[in-house]
Amino acid sequence: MTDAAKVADGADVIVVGGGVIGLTTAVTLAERGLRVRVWSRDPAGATTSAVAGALWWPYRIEPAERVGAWSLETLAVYEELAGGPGATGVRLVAGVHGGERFAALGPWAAELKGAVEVAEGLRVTLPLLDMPVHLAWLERRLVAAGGAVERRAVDGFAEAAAQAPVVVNCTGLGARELVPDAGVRAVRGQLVVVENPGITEWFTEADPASAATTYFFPQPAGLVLGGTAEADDERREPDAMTAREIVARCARVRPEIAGARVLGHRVGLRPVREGGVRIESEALPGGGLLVHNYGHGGAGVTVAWGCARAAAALVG
Ligand SMILES: Cc1cc2nc3c(=O)[nH]c(=O)nc-3n(C[C@H](O)[C@H](O)[C@H](O)COP(=O)(O)OP(=O)(O)OC[C@H]3O[C@@H](n4cnc5c(N)ncnc54)[C@H](O)[C@@H]3O)c2cc1C
Repeated sequence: MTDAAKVADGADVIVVGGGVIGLTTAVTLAERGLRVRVWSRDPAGATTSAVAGALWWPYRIEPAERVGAWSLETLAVYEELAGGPGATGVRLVAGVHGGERFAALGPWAAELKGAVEVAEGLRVTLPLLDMPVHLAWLERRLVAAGGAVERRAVDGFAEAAAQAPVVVNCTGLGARELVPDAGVRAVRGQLVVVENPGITEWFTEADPASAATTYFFPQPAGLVLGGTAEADDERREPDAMTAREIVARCARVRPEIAGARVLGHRVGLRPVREGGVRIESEALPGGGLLVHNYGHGGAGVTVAWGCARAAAALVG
């Protein structure tokens, strides 16, 4: 290979992981002028990120002292994307967080424009993302900035470090084995997609007595019903009984959901990390730099841009 060809094929950064965290981080770095390649074991549509509902809301994510700022930074980006042209998959949709009160939330909640307490809970307009569309849009934006996505599984970071001076680890649950990090655990979530019987607003409600949350999100491809949060359960197949319970819980809030035709089921494993999201850098044995950005639990979509910028700041 000639030196010129090496430069053409070369990368300043290899981002391992092509879910919402990896792609958002890659876009951020590429738009700063770096040559970025994403290595992802799975196509974007087969990641946990593609399973997400996906409403902007800090849920099952730590550390609290950083999540508020990351979330608000991301909110501003999504508000802009929702108003802009192109198929970004981001819309602003009104809804109610049942039983929620400002007093129970962090200081970040004071920044939510137009949020009001009503009898049922907190009423607010928030970004709702159609994830398969949004992930495809992120990939196109990366390519437009000169980056590339490759299907490639790794069993460590040395291979990537041999090809770029900086490696960014956005492998979600995969970080458990790759880093390795025993603090990363799977929290399973199951959803049901039904034909929308005419519901235009989203709704969520936590059940304090269990890990179950009742929610429904109107997406273009159907009404997404949820959900579950089952720690250390790594079954990737939908459970029929759980699906029936999800439909029944949602139908208690909106009876018309009971008869809606089921279009499909989704299961994903949230990458929850003890101590919260890890954004940190370390030197690799050969002199390269490894930047971590993983462990986003139940709110990777909610914090994606804030975390991408924090990780990019460590790249230099
Ligand atoms: C049911 C459910 C509902 C959710 N709802 C919401 C919501 O409403 N709002 C919200 O903000 N969040 C939500 N989440 C959480 C959100 O989906 C996650 O926090 C987010 O997807 C994590 O993104 P990620 O990019 O870190 O991980 P992933 O999407 O899992 O991506 C990891 C990437 O790393 C790659 N990878 C892993 N190991 C390797 C390897 N060895 N070699 C190469 N590549 C590798 C994978 O192929 C993949 O590309 C939900 C999650 C679930 C399961």
